[in-house]
Amino acid sequence: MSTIRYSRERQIALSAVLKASLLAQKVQEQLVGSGGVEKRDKSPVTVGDYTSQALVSSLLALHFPADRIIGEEDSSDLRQPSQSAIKDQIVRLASEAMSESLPLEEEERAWEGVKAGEPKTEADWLAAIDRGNSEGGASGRHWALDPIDGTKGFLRGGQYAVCLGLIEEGEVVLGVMGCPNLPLDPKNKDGEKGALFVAVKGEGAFQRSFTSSTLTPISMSTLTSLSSASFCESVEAGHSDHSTNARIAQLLGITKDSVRMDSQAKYCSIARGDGDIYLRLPVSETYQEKVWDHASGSLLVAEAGGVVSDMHGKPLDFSLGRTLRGNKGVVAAHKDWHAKVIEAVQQAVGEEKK
Ligand SMILES: Nc1ncnc2c1ncn2[C@@H]1O[C@H](COP(=O)(O)OS(=O)(=O)O)[C@@H](OP(=O)(O)O)[C@H]1O
Ligand SMILES: [Mg+2]
Ligand SMILES: [Mg+2]
Ligand SMILES: [Mg+2]
Repeated sequence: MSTIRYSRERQIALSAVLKASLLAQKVQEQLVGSGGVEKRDKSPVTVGDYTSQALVSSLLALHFPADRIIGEEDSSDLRQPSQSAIKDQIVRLASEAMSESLPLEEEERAWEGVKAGEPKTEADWLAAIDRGNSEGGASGRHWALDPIDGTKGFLRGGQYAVCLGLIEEGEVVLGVMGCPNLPLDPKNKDGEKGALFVAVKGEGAFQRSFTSSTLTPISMSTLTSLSSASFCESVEAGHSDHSTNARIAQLLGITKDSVRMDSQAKYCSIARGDGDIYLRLPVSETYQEKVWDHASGSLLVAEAGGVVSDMHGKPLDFSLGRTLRGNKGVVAAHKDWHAKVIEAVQQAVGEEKK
């Protein structure tokens, strides 16, 4: 019998993402319609993002103390005197999440050690958030953590995802994502919501619900022609270029409307065949994509039969630090069609330069 590589990491990552997803679900009910807090880069952050990062980081520190974490958030803004109400909320929410049990015994057991030495004070929780300060790089093990990806979607009641990937020697080897608002069955949009996605390099891609450990294999759609494909793109026009996407669709003969969806749920959707192509073409010359926005999602798609590259067809390089500074944009599609999509991307971008 073959054993699954990274089985312990996979189990702990699933427990961590599940607890953070349930927390985020609860917080979203209270926050929808509010604006969150603006970070220095003008993007929003909420108590949900901070609390999720504190929880996941605490579990990783317990089980893999030697591993580093590249987390999106840090506590510097929270340490301002004006943020004391938010700090109190984070401590309350994190403590509540610790006292709530997960549906599955095995997953709950992973948290027992954290509970025993539970971070109690505000300082403990802020320190947990700040363990996400790794600079990443080509050597050793780094967990890429996006505690809530698609914060704008989270705030408008749309899609968002808790994303955790393990990068070993610069390569993503494990990816887990929790999408609390994604229907478990894409054909039944009003059915059960909440899907967990998991992939280990070389072992395939899987989906499960929040309440059962049964894993269902998923794979990308096998298209008979690109003209029947559908695109997934960001909701935010500031994060990916919608107009170039429209030209690429035209070049490929695609007539279906693109599906706009927040967060790495786009990777999850195409990995299970609910959409075919993910395009994220840069809007700004200087923006560098962040490793936590792509680590888990890109492995999931690769393991589901896809190829993920930048807009020039170059593989995403996770070994360069906290950003994908060696790449521009992201293009993901089934391995049989990816090269054709890149050709169209290059043509569309070339036309714009003329
Ligand atoms: N200018 C620019 N270009 C590209 N990407 C950017 C940019 N600014 C922000 N971000 C990152 O986008 C992440 C959200 O992903 P999406 O664009 O897929 O979702 S959404 O439509 O914005 O909801 C979002 O992740 P979260 O901050 O975790 O929500 C950001 O890391
Ligand atoms: Mg953010
Ligand atoms: Mg993100
Ligand atoms: Mg985020």
